[in-house]
Amino acid sequence: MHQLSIQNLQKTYANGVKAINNISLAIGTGIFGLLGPNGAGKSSLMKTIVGLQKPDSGQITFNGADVLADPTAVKRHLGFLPQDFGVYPKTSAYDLLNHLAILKGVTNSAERKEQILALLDKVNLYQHRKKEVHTFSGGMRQRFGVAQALLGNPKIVIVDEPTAGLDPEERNRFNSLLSEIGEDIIIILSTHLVEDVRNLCSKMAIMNNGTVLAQGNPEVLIAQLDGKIWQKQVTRSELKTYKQDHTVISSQFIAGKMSIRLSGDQGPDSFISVAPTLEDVYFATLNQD
Ligand SMILES: Nc1ncnc2c1ncn2[C@@H]1O[C@H](COP(=O)(O)OP(=O)(O)OP(=O)(O)O)[C@@H](O)[C@H]1O
Repeated sequence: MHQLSIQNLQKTYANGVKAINNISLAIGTGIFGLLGPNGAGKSSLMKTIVGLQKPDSGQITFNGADVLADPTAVKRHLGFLPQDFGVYPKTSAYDLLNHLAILKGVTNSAERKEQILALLDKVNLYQHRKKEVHTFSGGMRQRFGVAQALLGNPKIVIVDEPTAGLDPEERNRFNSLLSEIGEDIIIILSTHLVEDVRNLCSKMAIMNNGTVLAQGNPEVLIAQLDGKIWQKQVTRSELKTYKQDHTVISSQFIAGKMSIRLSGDQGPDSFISVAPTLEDVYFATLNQD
């Protein structure tokens, strides 16, 4: 069991933006979902964890070691899958992994070869190992991304919006790969997709404006809203009225009709009580902010 502990972390950029505002998180083995809208501060938090920038104050420890005092303590155990690599060279999957493995310090060539072939097999790209990476589909690229993140057997893997742009089948395949990996190591999944967090994470945090607004087990957070979510199909003008008098946490079209959800101990007349979802937790939490 690994443990990444973040305590009272603060970071204000030179322009005055407080991107990390007194954040404390305890992250164990498994997939930890970091959920928040654009600009919430997720990337700032990731960058600070991986040592790309220093916080103004606070503490980060990994398995007891002080990460801020000794950034290599976490760096050598870290894998990173960025949102987008940007450049895909005209190099085969195998050769590119080989190159990246050397950069990661896997210097023994026999060990490197064994590790790369095992990883290609794990991410289901073994049969494509001689193909150039720039010819890969979006899903194959993301799985390649996982393979490169796992080079050197990291204990923490950070993945940033990994399923953006994947079709449903590729997304499923990618998510099942993540959940398999998350059995042994820490995966921090930064995303604004509630569905991915619901499917994958046993612990999560909701961030906005540099602050953690809620954290815990998704099921427990959902259960806290039991009996507090109300739904009704409305017209556009009704929506306006309800927005004035109630906490409308979401509105969406279902079969062409607008359906809104409110949170509160009591629903207005004609609303029905519905089972809460993680989406309700997310929107209700952001609304309270
Ligand atoms: N280097 C920087 N200098 C100044 N402000 C920054 C810097 N990096 C980020 N910010 C600001 O800090 C806030 C948090 O940004 P951050 O990128 O951490 O959010 P995010 O949750 O990762 O969003 P996204 O999903 O869009 O990447 C934003 O207001 C952003 O404009």
